[in-house]
Amino acid sequence: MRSPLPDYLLEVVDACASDRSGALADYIPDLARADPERLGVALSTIDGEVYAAGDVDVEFTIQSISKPFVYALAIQDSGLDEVLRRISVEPSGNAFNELSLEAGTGRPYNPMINAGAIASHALVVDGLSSEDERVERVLEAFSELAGRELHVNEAVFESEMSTAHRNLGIAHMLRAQGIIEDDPEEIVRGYTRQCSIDVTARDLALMSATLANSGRQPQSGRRIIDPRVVRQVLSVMLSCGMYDAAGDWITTVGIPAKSGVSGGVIGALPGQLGLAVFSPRLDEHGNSVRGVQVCERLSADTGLHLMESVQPARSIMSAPEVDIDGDGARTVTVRLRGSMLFTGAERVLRALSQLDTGDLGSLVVDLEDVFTMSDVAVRMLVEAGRRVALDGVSVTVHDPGELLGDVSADALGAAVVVDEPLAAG
Ligand SMILES: NC(=O)CC[C@H](N)C(=O)O
Repeated sequence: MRSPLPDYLLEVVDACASDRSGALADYIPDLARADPERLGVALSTIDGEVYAAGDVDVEFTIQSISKPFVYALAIQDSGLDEVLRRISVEPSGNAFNELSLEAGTGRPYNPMINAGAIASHALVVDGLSSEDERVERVLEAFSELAGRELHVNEAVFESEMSTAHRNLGIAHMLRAQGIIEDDPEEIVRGYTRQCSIDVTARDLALMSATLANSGRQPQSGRRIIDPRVVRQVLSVMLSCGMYDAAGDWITTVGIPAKSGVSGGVIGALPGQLGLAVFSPRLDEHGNSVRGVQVCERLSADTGLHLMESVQPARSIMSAPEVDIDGDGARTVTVRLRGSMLFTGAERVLRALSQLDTGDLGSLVVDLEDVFTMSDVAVRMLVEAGRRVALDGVSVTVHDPGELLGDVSADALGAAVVVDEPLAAG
């Protein structure tokens, strides 16, 4: 069978292609030369399957879509506390290039508008790095995220620098405020190079799928961003990624996203997929007209919306299996599967607390088909095992994927050996 998904994406592209509203960005002279008819969409699942339709291999400069990724690098390199000290996380409701700082704290409102993005750029590597080191770090990280070597488009860089008065104004304001300590012009040059990196929609789908995959690049399997940092970045994308259209976006599309002035839009749905659309004409907020349309359509057709209820807890366990041996000793086996978070663990706890342990010889908990377990789920399961063992039942946890890690031994206060009865502690 040929997968129907590429056909579906083509249908979406065709349906949106007739909209010729909006206009090319022209404050960066080179962007006004883009072909306005381009339209492409790419999806990447978190295990690296890419589906694409339309102009997905055409290069364009990444522009503001660089912001969430550089924010991630800033946090990794300088630490979240330091970054939060300098950049807030509040939606501003302002345009992306607003010359404004948060009342009271004097910080840029968030890292998705230029003021916050310029401040993020200054925190890459560390506060003391040089212009070249910062750009090098950004290029290397972006190349790893996209899975191919990327380059700065020097023509677009020069073109933007020739009219970068607003961003220079913002950087001088940040310097006066003590948010950045480096030379404002150097920072704006580095930031503008960061925005001038050439990418395709296919690259961006993989970059956003890395965010959806807790920071692991889906195809190389390499961890590029720490999961905690990804959570921070996606949260800010959700509330601030589409500038002053954020509220509309959250309700209609419901996917953490970022747009750029060259016509790209990315979205990352945690645990599911990354997507990217490219089409250069922009609406009044500076978001790609067809990019927004394609995302609205995808979200409506596919239920890809953060607030869509997924109920992972319901499939966590099958009915307990009971075996009685020749001596009449009862063994209950509980097989768990899928992704186990707090509510999944609650289901297991509930089932175990309803077990009649009176004549129960042993309990086997099989984790073979569980692929992720949150920290709290591990603690809950270990505590349940400990309590059942205290009732005089021999408890065995089959954990071939070592999901319990070391936490179990600490929490139990007794050695836990995989596939051995849990000692009553
Ligand atoms: N919205 C955007 O994509 C803006 C990025 C652009 N480089 C700027 O700083 O103005």
